[in-house]
Amino acid sequence: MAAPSAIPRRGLFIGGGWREPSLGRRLPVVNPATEATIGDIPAATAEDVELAVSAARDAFGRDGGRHWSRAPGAVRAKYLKAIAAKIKDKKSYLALLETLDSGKPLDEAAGDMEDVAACFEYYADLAEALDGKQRAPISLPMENFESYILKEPIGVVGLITPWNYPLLMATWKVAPALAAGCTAVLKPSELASLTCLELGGICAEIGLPPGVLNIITGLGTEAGAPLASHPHVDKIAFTGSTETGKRIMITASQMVKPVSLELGGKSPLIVFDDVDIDKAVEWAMFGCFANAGQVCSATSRLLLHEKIAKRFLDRLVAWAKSIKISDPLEEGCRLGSVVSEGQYQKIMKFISTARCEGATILYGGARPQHLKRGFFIEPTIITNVSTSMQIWREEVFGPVICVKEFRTECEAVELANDTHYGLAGAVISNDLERCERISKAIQSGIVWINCSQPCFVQAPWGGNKRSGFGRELGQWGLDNYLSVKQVTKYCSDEPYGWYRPPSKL
Ligand SMILES: NC(=O)c1ccc[n+]([C@@H]2O[C@H](COP(=O)([O-])OP(=O)(O)OC[C@H]3O[C@@H](n4cnc5c(N)ncnc54)[C@H](O)[C@@H]3O)[C@@H](O)[C@H]2O)c1
Ligand SMILES: C[N+](C)(C)CC=O
Repeated sequence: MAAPSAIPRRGLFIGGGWREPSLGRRLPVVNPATEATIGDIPAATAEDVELAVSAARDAFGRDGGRHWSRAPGAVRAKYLKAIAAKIKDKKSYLALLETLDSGKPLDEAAGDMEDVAACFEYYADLAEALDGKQRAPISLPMENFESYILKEPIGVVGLITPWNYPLLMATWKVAPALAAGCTAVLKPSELASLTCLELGGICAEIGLPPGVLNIITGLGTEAGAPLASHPHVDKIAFTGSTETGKRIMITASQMVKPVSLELGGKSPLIVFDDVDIDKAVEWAMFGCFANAGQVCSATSRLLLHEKIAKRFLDRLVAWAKSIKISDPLEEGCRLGSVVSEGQYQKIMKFISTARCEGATILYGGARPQHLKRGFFIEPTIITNVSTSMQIWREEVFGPVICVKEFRTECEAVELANDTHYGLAGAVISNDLERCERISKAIQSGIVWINCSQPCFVQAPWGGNKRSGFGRELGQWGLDNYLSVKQVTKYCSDEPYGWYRPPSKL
């Protein structure tokens, strides 16, 4: 597909319209596959955050909430469905923008856009179903009381998102937040904001009430931090690195503001000796090389049963050699560039530290020779790894897998859990009872059996330990944006009778 001649020049999307950033500053957009500057995005600062939060507050309370926050779920569902339909109409264009902005293969970006549309549709259905779940009765042990539950939108929510799946990660928050009746300020990553700004255009096209969704682009410190600390933001939903997550949590704690945190990972993939090796190799590749390994749940620690380790690694290298690494717009590309020069340098540093610490770079570890420009890194397989090495312990967020062997199931589980993170884990074996045992033993929010990475909007997503807390997607994703209120009624005609009535004398 040909690149568009110009990237749309957008402002900040606030109160249903476009605004130039208060300080008039913009940030360059660099295509990481060519290193060319292809456009720019607005750089919001605290002044713009103020405007966006105020627009969201107005929209939340407008006309007593009749048109949004207290409207029937079916009303909000109609808007969410309209957004989904527009995403589908513009799928090719949005996928192209995502690829130009992030370096991911066009096929992957197209798949992401399908997931975006599906996510809006899914939460449209949950918005419709929400009304039927109101006033759910609570059974009480005293018959003179009745109690029921109201589920109410939390209020104005700040949504701060990363660059690896720019529009998809934003949608995981925007769709349920709007379905719940919240109004929102979205702050996407400064490294890839183009498609999130296009979402603003779509909201305007479908006539979403002004201020229901506001989109401000800019740096984390200049736009994200004032959003997280804003006293009129009722909740922060954050996806990003563990370091930034810690900062957000500290800021939010000052106002006892609820947060949900989807953070990093260093997930294990355990492969036993009873498997079809080529099938397992393909999942290992998908688990760590899809999206150039820039996946929070990447299974970047590969644990191989010692009996198959050599054969498995031979096949893994053979498969890795056959991956098409190219400009991500080229047909059949399966490994594009990483997102930025900064990310490229960071990944290369991980590889050189691994080498210095005594690990073996079995395959890859360099820029592909046929690509002279762009932030491309070969799929990289690292062996002779010890559990104290940086490459074993820290999230690389690049196409780099490190490998260790194990002898027993117990040893495999111990190695799998040898991490501060707890986002995901995977096991491949033909022994399904063993897989069930291991899925219970792995300390993480997600476990895959005989695969790695498939992700469905219906199923909960989120981590344990330093991978964060709270769950997105499914009903759990909606609950993130709902506050549960108990309403309890005294329903006896008799006085309560705890105090003696005063004397009538
Ligand atoms: N658990 C998940 O579901 C999930 C999904 C995708 C990505 N991630 C994680 O995201 C990370 C990669 O994304 P990234 O590099 O964009 O992360 P990041 O933490 O650098 O940035 C994430 C977002 O936070 C903003 N930000 C930065 N500093 C801030 C501050 N002080 N206050 C408020 N906002 C601030 C950034 O501008 C960006 O929008 C990886 O660690 C990855 O594992 C997790
Ligand atoms: C689940 N996924 C892969 C879409 C997002 C994690 O980075």
